[in-house]
Amino acid sequence: MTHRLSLSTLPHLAENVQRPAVDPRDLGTGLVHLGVGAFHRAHQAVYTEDAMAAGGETRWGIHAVTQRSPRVAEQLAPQDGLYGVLTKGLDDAGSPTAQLRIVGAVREISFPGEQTAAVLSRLAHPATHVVTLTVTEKGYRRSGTGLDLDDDGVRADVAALADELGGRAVDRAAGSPIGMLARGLARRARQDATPITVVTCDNIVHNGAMLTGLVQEFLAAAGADDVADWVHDHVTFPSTMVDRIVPATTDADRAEAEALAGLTDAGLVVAEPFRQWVIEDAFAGPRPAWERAGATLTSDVAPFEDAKLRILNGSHSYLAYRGAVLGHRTIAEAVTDPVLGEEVRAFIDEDVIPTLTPPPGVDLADYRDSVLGRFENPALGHTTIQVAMDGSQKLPVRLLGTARDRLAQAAVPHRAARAVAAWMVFVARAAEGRNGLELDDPLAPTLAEAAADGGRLGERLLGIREIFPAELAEDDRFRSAVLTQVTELSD
Ligand SMILES: NC(=O)c1ccc[n+]([C@@H]2O[C@H](COP(=O)([O-])OP(=O)(O)OC[C@H]3O[C@@H](n4cnc5c(N)ncnc54)[C@H](O)[C@@H]3O)[C@@H](O)[C@H]2O)c1
Ligand SMILES: O=P(O)(O)OC[C@@H](O)[C@@H](O)[C@H](O)[C@H](O)CO
Repeated sequence: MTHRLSLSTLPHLAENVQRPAVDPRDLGTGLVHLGVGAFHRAHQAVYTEDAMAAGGETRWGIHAVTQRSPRVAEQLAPQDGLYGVLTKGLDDAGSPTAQLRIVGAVREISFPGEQTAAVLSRLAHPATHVVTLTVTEKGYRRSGTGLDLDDDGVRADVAALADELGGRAVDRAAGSPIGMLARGLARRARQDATPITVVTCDNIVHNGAMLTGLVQEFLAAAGADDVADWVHDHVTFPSTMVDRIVPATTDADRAEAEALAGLTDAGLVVAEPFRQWVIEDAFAGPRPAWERAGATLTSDVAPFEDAKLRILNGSHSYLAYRGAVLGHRTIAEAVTDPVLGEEVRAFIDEDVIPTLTPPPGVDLADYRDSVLGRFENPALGHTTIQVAMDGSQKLPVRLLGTARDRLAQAAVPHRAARAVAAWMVFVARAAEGRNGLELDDPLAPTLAEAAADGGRLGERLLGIREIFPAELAEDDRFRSAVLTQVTELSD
């Protein structure tokens, strides 16, 4: 029988597998992460471990918090927080390569449904200096440009904080990431009150400013004016650009890693070799020396963020929607389809790059080539369906800013309109369950209702204001370009 990865079985790990860069037993907890999905384990946790190793520090062990389900806690807790990152790339001859490293930076793990009290204590603890988040676009529970105060989880958290501030001690399970964070900050304000930094690592435009706004809206709704003032003065929310392609782990990946390690690993994640992290240098207190692990600290993240969200994520979504409808299972298959490959390149060249300011030292044509080259990695198996999910949340971030900026330049964004139309055709096919496609989106009922009006698919979807702001949807140039493309792609 193969043993499971844990601190006690670590000595049995196969020789050619990289051990944790720091001894997990030596680590204190200094960082709380909300939303411990695949991406955090392959990105921020790796940077944090490498930063500790480079700087000889031990205080940045991670308290990782799952969100809606205890699944990741159940995977990691029996393994003492240890898990593998299986890096899949290609060598110079184009043959697949796979390298496995074990990460030991995650030292505690909680599921809010049962351990909200432990998370709130950690958020308030004086040794905690940084909070990071990856809760997906929809996890922020936004409605329009602000917090959705009608969301059940947010409402329950607002009530819980109001009760707590009124002296009615409550440890009710957190119902939303913003509620969890704001309740933790409120407790910190009343206890030790040392400053803290909150770093959102989700693919959202101006993510730091977005998160500050949501936290302040939450505190206003709970009548927590003193806490709001404290947060304003003691908490910073740097913006970040995060990049590493991390697909959902499959059973085949786990079997491959087990063969390499000689141990089973339920918490395994898979990633490409490339990784990048650009962080606004606006910390309220101590932080891991992430720059020693390759991160870039800068005063202005915006050019990096715009280039990444519009070139990489915009093309990813383009390939996902067009590719899924054309029967391509993976992004690698879609980008190497000669027609789609050309289309996505033209989208970047004609519509995206003209809207961007190159980040310092970056040539945008080189960046485009490196992104498209990364998509071609067949070993990753990143499915078009995974990238296609939650389109209602992703379109504004990845495609609509490009369209808006092209219109402001007096240009008709035909290529961006085609990408939006590709999403619309995908929605129609997925709503009908054609070709095995499914509509996985928080707005699925609204989208399916619009799609049921087959002859007016484009008009109906453009009418959804949570996705398309009026000034864009009612711009005749954009509208007509999208409707033309919907007709073309529906054939
Ligand atoms: N995977 C990547 O390649 C990648 C790369 C860059 C950035 N990101 C960012 O990280 C995010 C997470 O990616 P992942 O690969 O870890 O996904 P994942 O599905 O493995 O994990 C998602 C996490 O978000 C939580 N979550 C999802 N919906 C939620 C909701 N409605 N409310 C509260 N929590 C919710 C989940 O519980 C889980 O903890 C992405 O959405 C993106 O913003 C991912
Ligand atoms: O993770 P999602 O679902 O928000 O988006 C899917 C991908 O486009 C995305 O995760 C990219 O792989 C990532 O942004 C690369 O850094």
